[in-house]
Amino acid sequence: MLNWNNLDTTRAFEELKKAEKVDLTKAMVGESGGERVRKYHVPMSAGLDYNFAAKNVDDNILEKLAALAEEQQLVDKYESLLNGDIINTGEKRHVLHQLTRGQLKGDVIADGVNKRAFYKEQQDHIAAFAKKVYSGEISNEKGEKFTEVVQIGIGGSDLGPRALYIALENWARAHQTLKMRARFISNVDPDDAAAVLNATDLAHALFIVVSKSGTTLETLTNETFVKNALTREGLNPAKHMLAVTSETSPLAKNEGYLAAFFMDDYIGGRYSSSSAVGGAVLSLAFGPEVFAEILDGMHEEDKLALNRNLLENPEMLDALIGVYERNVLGYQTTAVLPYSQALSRFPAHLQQLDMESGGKSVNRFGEPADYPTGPIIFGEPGTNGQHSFYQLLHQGKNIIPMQFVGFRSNQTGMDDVIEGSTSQEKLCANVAAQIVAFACGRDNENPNKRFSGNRPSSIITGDQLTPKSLGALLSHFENKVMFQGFTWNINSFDQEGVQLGKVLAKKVLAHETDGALAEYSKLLNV
Ligand SMILES: O=P(O)(O)OC[C@H]1O[C@H](O)[C@H](O)[C@@H](O)[C@@H]1O
Repeated sequence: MLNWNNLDTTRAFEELKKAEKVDLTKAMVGESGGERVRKYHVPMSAGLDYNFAAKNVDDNILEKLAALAEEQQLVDKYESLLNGDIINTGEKRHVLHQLTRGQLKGDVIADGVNKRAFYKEQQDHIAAFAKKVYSGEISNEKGEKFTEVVQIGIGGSDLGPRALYIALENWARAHQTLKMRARFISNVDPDDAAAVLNATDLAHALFIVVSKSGTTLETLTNETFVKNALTREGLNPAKHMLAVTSETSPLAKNEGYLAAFFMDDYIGGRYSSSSAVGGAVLSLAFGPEVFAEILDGMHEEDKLALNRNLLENPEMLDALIGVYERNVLGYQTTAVLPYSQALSRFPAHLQQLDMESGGKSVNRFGEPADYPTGPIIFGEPGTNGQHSFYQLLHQGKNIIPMQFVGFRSNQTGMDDVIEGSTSQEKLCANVAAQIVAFACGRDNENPNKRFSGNRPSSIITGDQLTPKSLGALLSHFENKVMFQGFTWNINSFDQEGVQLGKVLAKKVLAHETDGALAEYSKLLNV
């Protein structure tokens, strides 16, 4: 039997609050700092490694975090999720996204269907479809091959797939496996769709309408927007459009598609990149084999997350250090800072993943959770961020824990030695320097030039951002967020907080407003 207890009722949390704090300005200097970097790391899959030397932890705090993991039964709860228990209490649903990349426990049967078999079948359908597109068996009305793909979707039906596509576009080019260029339309701002359509060769483009619910205003509007543009060009939309949705959604009943691929209600939008939501666009763009490698990386990392030893479970450790920062040290924000231009949209994806999952004020039974839960997430790739908001990270009044990501090699192989070092070396030198500058700080008689230090960060390192390491990275964060939710005893798998605004927007469009809503509507001419 699992205990679902609030964090502030646990003994381990009390112990953690009492434990002596670690001051990085002492711990990270000199040889003891070097020793921490060598000691405080956990291997991940796909050659990645999670290093937490520059976090405010030591053996004593790690021991207490391990006790918290046990008391909150984090791995047992993960196993229960994998076994198909109803973990999403708010919506009374299973949580099955890990099953899209492999099966770690017994068969999960839901609505009379073996869910692993269902997800695999969808992947196979997508792979078969992609091969027909490449061969020209599926072509446009003139019998010409499709060369581009455009995804229409928003939130989880956009951010993850888009972040993954951008992450691998240059890698795929360098490996001659960029089969079709992909673009994305998400915003209901007509200028978003217009910009993408203007840059797209419509006659040779496939459009994938992606909506789990099949009811999202932005996506349905953009679908019609695109259909109108195709019709104006004399093209038949039904010969250019695919759908990815759940079998019960209104989109599933629509005839106007070349093909439809399915996911279901047991996969939250922000966890859906490994389902058909990401599978269709990524398989078409890079080939199904590349998508399968992403899934492999995810599955390997999902497996690591089952390890009961905290120091061998990078997801659980990252999660609990985050809880320590949020609930003991009182830090409100986490910055995600990949030193990789390819990961430029990864922070945006993690914002949805983390903030829709952790942004809760009640526990999984709807009772108050009287302690801070999910942090504010933001981020940009380095080194760009260094020339923008790092000033506040170094000297501002808020301490913002940081999550760096860095790779030893770049993706394209194109690099030059300039002034004694390559660009990749300059990139890597900067991330190393930042970690130490944040942790150790620097004294100066001029207060304006003083760095107080003790600003914690971790780094995930790897050889190169490949489909497999990208998959491992994504699964790391998905599972980190899940473990944090278990620790806080919240439901990480619903998002009721997005509903109210949608309801009011409908009222505005139906002209059923009064008071402030009426005045704002006037102000915006709607
Ligand atoms: O895939 P859809 O059903 O169109 O949903 C798209 C998005 O919209 C909602 O507002 C939710 O906040 C997101 O979690 C979801 O990913």
